[in-house]
Amino acid sequence: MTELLNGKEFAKFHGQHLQAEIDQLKEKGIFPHFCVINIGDDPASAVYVRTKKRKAEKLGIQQDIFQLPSSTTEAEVFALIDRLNQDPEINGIMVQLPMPKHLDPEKVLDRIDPEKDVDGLTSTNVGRLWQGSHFVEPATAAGIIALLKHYGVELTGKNCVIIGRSNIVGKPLAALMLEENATVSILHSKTQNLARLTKTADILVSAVGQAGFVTKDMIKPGAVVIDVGINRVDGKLVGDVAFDEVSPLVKMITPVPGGIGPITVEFLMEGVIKLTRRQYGR
Ligand SMILES: Nc1nc(=O)c2c([nH]1)NC[C@@H]1CN(c3ccc(C(=O)N[C@@H](CCC(=O)O)C(=O)O)cc3)C=[N+]21
Repeated sequence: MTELLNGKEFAKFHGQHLQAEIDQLKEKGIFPHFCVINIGDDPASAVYVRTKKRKAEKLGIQQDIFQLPSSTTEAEVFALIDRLNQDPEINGIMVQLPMPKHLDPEKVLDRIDPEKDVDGLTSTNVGRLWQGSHFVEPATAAGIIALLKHYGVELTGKNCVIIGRSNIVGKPLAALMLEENATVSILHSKTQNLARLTKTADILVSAVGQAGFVTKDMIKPGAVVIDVGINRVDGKLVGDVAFDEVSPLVKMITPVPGGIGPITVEFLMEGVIKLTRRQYGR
């Protein structure tokens, strides 16, 4: 029988621990507070920002959302980030991606103080991640590792295959899986004969952004499949994996929705708490 890796449930479970931590901090007079900067009017970003807002409210984390017009200049974003970096009341900052094309995302992200970098995307924190000295990780990657552990999936010595080499999912997840002693391959749009490699995967992760990308001929029977894709097809939310044909072949699989999405938001909040504790030496 195929087991569903229920992200929504895991996020709820994990949220209880996080809630206890937050309550403890509050008893000590520490009120975690983070800021989301959203530049432009990407419709998907608007949805994610709202999701984060709801989650933060539920946990009692203070949150400010800065909605900036798509015409915002680099100097203006820098000025805002500088102000938040210097504000001792602010424990975490994130800039929603994608940002308008005239802005250089690496440069904007790098303006964030690494100590307040909730997404773990500043060059300092990316360096720390690959070095093994990290204290905050990109949320999706951290959440996937925690989900696998929660469901008792061993990573040591396993073949992990990740499709997608983005800075926010593929690359950081590879670093974390390597740290868990897995053998990791990163596949991408230029990879030749993808299926030959995906068929070796004990754990297959798809972060492509294309509905129906992962088909049954790409799967090793009994594999664990993690679907990071968020695609809208006829108004419906679907992942990258052709779920109906793939799920009968595998040991475990994440659904979309209710899989990695809710876990990402949960682990962003964990990032805020980790940074808050660190800033107060707790
Ligand atoms: N700086 C930055 N950090 C991010 O973490 C970040 C980002 N930019 N840009 C976009 C991606 C995407 N992302 C998601 C968050 C929640 C759901 C989520 O909750 N999804 C629900 C469904 C929500 C719905 O119905 O639309 C689910 O899968 O069940 C999905 C995707 C965070 N991202």
